[in-house]
Amino acid sequence: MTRILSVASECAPLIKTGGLADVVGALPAALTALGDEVKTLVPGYPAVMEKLGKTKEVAVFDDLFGGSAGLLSTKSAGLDLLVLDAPHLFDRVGGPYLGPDGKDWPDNPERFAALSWVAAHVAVQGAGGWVPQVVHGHDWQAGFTPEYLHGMGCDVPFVFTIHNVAFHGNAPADRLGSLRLDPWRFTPGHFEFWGQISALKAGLMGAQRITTVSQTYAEELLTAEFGIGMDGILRDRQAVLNGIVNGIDTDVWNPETDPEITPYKAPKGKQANKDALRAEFGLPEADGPLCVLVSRLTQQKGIDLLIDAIDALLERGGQLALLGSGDPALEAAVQHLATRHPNVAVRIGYDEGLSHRMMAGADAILVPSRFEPCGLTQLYGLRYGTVPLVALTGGLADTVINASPAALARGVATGIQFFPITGRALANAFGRLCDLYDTPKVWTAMQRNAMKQPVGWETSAAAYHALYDAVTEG
Ligand SMILES: Nc1ncnc2c1ncn2[C@@H]1O[C@H](COP(=O)(O)OP(=O)(O)O[C@H]2O[C@H](CO)[C@@H](O)[C@H](O)[C@H]2O)[C@@H](O)[C@H]1O
Repeated sequence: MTRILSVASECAPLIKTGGLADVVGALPAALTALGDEVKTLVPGYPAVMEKLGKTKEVAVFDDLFGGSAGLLSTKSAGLDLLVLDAPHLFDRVGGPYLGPDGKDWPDNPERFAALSWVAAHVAVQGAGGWVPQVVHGHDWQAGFTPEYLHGMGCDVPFVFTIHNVAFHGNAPADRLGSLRLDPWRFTPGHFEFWGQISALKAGLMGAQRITTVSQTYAEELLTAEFGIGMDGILRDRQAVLNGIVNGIDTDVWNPETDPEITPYKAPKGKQANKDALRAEFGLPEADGPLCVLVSRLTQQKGIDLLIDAIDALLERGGQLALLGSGDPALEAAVQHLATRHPNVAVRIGYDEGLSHRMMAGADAILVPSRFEPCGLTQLYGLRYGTVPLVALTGGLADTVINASPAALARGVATGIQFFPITGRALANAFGRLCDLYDTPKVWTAMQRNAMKQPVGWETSAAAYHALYDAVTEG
């Protein structure tokens, strides 16, 4: 049994902008089942504060990076939470990272430094008598934690998980004081990164163990193409880096009990959901596969490749329903696509319920990402018998069994992978998808295989459990 303090900027179902929240929200229950004790430290954004029931204040800070703050202990949605109630940092209209103008909050470095500082404080002082044996930080928002642990003279081990190396959490060098960092440690050996202060680098340099969310991404991170400036550091730290693939919450994502859908046990049960989905998106009947994509709309996600390749799907009678939000240019581009094609429908926004209905009603889920540390929507797809069509990268490479001739002959295929990650290769993959879809026996077998894949947290939670054991033993 290990006591773990998990530190993150998002945690489902309280606050979510992407996959980080799902992992931070679901892993604790899986670890609890193995005997561990997890408390999750999250910022008290308005969306979090309004969901809390009874709370107990377990610490107060007179001056936490420019204002007074409290630490609230509570239980919510099955999670044991420590909520950082710091109104001067988190009580704002807007998202966790962006203001209503769509721009980063200028004090983001300080906001999440405060979160990391409080994590270190809890490691030293405890919270309501509870003292963690390990601090587990997620992404750059928790990156300064080992710096503050060091400053407080605390040797509680720090485990750091990279969900996306593209976000560095950089700040200019003149913020050393406001970030309460030791200027003597502003060196390449600690958190200096090309003249800037980097929260991500601080986490990578200070962690006893580094994990990322798939084995393939752990290998990709060592290359210049995928490491995005951190590859050299990660090569140096390769001995403590490993990939543990994400699971999904198989209670929340369960086609037999999902309250958003007409429940089903077998692929044929999808038809009612498909009819409903077409009606919801205003799509006509069609002969080809109904494909969906649910995603943040960013360069990472290969939306432009999809736009380039979509004709190959539409020409075969296929359809696309897309749900997403993000980059305004990409939002406009997909909306434009929908106005040109009656078989393309788009919803701009964030809608959890709709994402469930899409997963249940679709034939295929598309994930054409340029890089994808793990990816969750292909896992939802597998669970719902919705065949994933994915780029061959990161966790998409590790979780989908491509319908190669060999895999089809052995009856083990669960999806389709394409490589290189180009519009042309995606267009070819749409051709393969339509061929398979037109062969109902093979298609149904793939759907059945998909639904049998172990996509829950069991195996990966055991890997984290073993890792916590290893760092606390010495
Ligand atoms: N408009 C919308 N409406 C409803 N739901 C939406 C939505 N847009 C996105 N989502 C949901 O947000 C989550 C996105 O998770 P992903 O893993 O696909 O990517 P993300 O890049 O955010 O996560 C990063 O962290 C995770 C977790 O480690 C890694 O899997 C991933 O590779 C990495 O890039 C999914 O649950 C998806 O359904």
